[in-house]
Amino acid sequence: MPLSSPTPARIKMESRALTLRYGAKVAVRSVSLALPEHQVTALIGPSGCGKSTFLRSLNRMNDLIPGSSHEGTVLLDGMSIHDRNVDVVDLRRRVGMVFQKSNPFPKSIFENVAYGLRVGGMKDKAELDARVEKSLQGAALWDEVKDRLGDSALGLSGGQQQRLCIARALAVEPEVLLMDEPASALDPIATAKIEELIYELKARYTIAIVTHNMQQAARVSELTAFFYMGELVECGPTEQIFTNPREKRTEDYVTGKFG
Ligand SMILES: Nc1ncnc2c1ncn2[C@@H]1O[C@H](COP(=O)(O)OP(=O)(O)OP(=O)(O)O)[C@@H](O)[C@H]1O
Repeated sequence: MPLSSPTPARIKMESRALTLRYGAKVAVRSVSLALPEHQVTALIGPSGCGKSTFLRSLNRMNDLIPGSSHEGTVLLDGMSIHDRNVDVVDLRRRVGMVFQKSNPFPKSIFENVAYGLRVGGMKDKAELDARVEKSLQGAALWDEVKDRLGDSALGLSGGQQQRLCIARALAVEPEVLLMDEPASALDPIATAKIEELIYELKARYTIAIVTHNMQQAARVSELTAFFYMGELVECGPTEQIFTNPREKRTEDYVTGKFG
C-alpha cells in the first residue's frame, strides 16, 4: 500500500509498514499511513479491524499493554517515535489523546485542566489560570463553566465532560490529537458540538479520529482510511472514499453491505 497524501500538505506523522501484535496475534498488519498537518484523518472499518490499536500506537499507548509489540516505524516530524532517545512522556505531550468515554478526574473543573501542567512543573498561579482559560476556550467550554471552575468535573453533562477532556488534552499544547470515538457516547446535540470543535481545532492541530459513524467521518475529515481485518485497504480524500472508492471492500463497507 503506497503512502497516501492527495494534497501537498506537510506530513506531520506517518506509519511505515507498521505491524502491531498482542502476543502472537497480529492486530495491525504492515500499515503505511500519512497524517497531513492541520487536517483530519478519519479511521473507519468494522469492529476489531485494528483502528484503536493503530491509533494508540501513534503515541505509544500500546506500550502499556503487556505482550504488545510492533514492527515498522512511526515518524513524527520525520523522527522515529521509537528512537532510544525519545522521552515517552514528551511524546504523549506532543501527541495527545481523547478517549471514547470521557474520563475526568474526580477533581474540580480547573484542576482537571491544570493537571498535566502541574505534572509538567508549572506552579505560577497566573500562568496556570491563563492556560486553563485558553484550553477551555479552545475546547468551546469556557462560557459554560467560567463561573464554576471550582465545582467537581463529575457534575458536568456527558458532552461537557468530553469537551473538558479535550481541554485537558489541549492544555499541554500538543501538536497532534488522537481521538478514539470521541462522540460515540453522546447525544446528537453534544455530538454536533464535538464535530464543530474538531473542525475548529484542525487549524492548529493535526487530528486522527476513529469513528464508527460514517456521516461523522464524512462531515469532519479531509482524508479517510478504511481498515479491514488489521489491514489498511485504502486511504484517500474523504469524498472519494465515500463516493468512488478504489476497492470493492471499501465500497461494500461504506454502502452498508457489512460492518
Ligand atoms: N489489549 C488487548 N489484548 C489482546 N488483544 C487485543 C487487545 N486490544 C485489542 N485486541 C485485539 O486486536 C484486534 C484489533 O482491536 P482494536 O480494538 O484495535 O479494533 P477496533 O477496530 O478499534 O475495534 P472497535 O471498533 O470494536 O473498537 C481485535 O482482534 C482485538 O480483539
